[in-house]
Amino acid sequence: MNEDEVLSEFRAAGALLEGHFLLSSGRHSAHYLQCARVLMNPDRAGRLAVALAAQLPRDLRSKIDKVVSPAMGGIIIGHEMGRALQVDAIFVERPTGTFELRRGFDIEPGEKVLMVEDVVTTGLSSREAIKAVEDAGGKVIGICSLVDRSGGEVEFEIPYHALVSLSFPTYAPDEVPEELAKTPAIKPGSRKPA
Ligand SMILES: O=P(O)(O)OC[C@H]1O[C@H](OP(=O)(O)OP(=O)(O)O)[C@H](O)[C@@H]1O
Ligand SMILES: O=C(O)c1cc(=O)[nH]c(=O)[nH]1
Ligand SMILES: [Mg+2]
Repeated sequence: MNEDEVLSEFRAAGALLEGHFLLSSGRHSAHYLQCARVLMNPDRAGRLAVALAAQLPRDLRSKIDKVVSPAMGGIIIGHEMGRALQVDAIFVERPTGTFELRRGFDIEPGEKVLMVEDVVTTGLSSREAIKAVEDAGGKVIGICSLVDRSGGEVEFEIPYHALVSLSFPTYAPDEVPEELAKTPAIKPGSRKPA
């Protein structure tokens, strides 16, 4: 699947939104990729996961013991990546604000984890989820997401792969362009406001 084909799937699903959005990181944007709309179709979710798994280098794929994804956005794609890679897929969630393993999910000491996100903007959520995995004794050996919306700018110390890379501007709260600031910001994600 090439980037144009992936973008067509997003367009067909009505997942490319324009407006004024408050992102998970606290930054603002005039664009939002609502991955949940893309992933609501199980066939499409499965197809995208197979394509994402195919992008991972063979030596990385063969080492993965478990997929971990940050709730909410990471859950569906994480589950489909578990299916594509034939490993268990669990998730971390943050009912009190910090990612933790719940629901009887666990990680064996030294277990090798692939962190799976729906979208990466600043990488903040991935870093927080990696910390939760490491605190539980796991080792994150790879990160992947359907979309890298930093356009390749995001930096991780762990190898990172995305199915599609897009560059949409984001703004700090005190840098929001006047035109954008005229519309009240919508916050689609589940992170609690700081
Ligand atoms: O790279 P970042 O700057 O962290 O942004 C990307 C994160 O933002 C979204 O999650 P959000 O916290 O909005 O909650 P959700 O997963 O419930 O949608 C998305 O699912 C990623 O986890
Ligand atoms: O940074 C975010 O919070 C974010 C951006 C985006 O385009 N889509 C999304 O689900 N989250
Ligand atoms: Mg998320």
